[in-house]
Amino acid sequence: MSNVKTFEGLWAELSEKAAARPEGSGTVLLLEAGTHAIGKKLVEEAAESWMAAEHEGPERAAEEISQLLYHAQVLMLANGIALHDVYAHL
Ligand SMILES: N=c1c2ncn([C@@H]3O[C@H](COP(=O)(O)OP(=O)(O)OP(=O)(O)O)[C@@H](O)[C@H]3O)c2ncn1[C@@H]1O[C@H](COP(=O)(O)O)[C@@H](O)[C@H]1O
Repeated sequence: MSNVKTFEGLWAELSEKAAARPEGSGTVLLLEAGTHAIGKKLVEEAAESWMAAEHEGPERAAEEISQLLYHAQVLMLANGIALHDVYAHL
């Protein structure tokens, strides 16, 4: 299961994309769209996570939650928030 992505692994990958800005990266496009656009996606994925958990079962909920976590990380990157800034509040 070495190719299973983790929260920290995704963070490292997205940090690299944010720095290198490769063409064809959806993350780069989202960062360029800015905090307002990222925030709307975050809220959308939160709602979809809730609906999936309530009506569609744990597998669909897990899929939506992965997208929620992805968008939370992009919002952090767009605003200069590091993992340790968040972990300090856990
Ligand atoms: N984990 C994710 C991830 N989760 C969600 N998303 C984005 O969030 C969207 C999900 O939104 P929706 O549920 O609304 O689905 P959709 O209707 O198809 O999307 P939209 O039409 O709203 O864009 C997906 O289409 C992706 O654009 C993600 N995009 C990228 N990643 C990972 O991030 C890394 C970097 O990706 P790139 O920046 O694209 O190279 C890679 O490891 C990817 O696997």
